[in-house]
Amino acid sequence: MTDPSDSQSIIIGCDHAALRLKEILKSALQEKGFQVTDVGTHSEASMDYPDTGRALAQKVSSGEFERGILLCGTGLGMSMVANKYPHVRAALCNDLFSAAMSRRHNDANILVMGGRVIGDILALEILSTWLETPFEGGRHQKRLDLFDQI
Ligand SMILES: O=C(CO)[C@H](O)[C@H](O)[C@H](O)COP(=O)(O)O
Repeated sequence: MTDPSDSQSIIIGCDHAALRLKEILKSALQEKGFQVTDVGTHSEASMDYPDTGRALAQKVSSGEFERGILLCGTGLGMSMVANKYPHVRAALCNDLFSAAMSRRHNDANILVMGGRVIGDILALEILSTWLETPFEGGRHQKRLDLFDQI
C-alpha cells in the first residue's frame, strides 16, 4: 500500500476540455513510476471545473497529497479554485520558464495547464520540468511564510 503523501504519489484532475491531455499526462506519470490518483472527470460530457478543482485542492490542502496536477481549457478557472485553499500554491504554467520558476521560487504544489492553450509535447515537457525542479528555499521560503499572514 502506497502512502499518498509519498513523493512518488500524485493526484490529477481535469474538466471535459482537458480530458485527452489528462490521459496523456497520466500515462507519462505512470511511466515515470508515479502512483496516480485520478479525481476525474472521466468523460467528455460538459461539467463544472470547480467540482474537480475542489476535490483535488482539498486533498493537497490537507496534506493527503504533496503534489497535484489540474487541467482545464485555459487553466485559469482551475487555478482560481485551487488557490482558495490554505497551503495550496497552484501555478498556471503554459510555458517552460513558468514551470521551472513556479518550483524554484514559489514551491508550487499544484501544476495547472490549459489543454486548449498548449500542445501535448509542450505539456509533457512542462510536466517533467515541474516535477524535476527543486525549491530554492532561502529568501523564497521567507516570502512563502508570509502567505500564512494573509
Ligand atoms: O478555465 C476554464 C474556465 O475559466 C476552463 O477553460 C474551462 O475548461 C472552460 O471554461 C470550459 O468551457 P466550455 O465552453 O464549457 O467547454
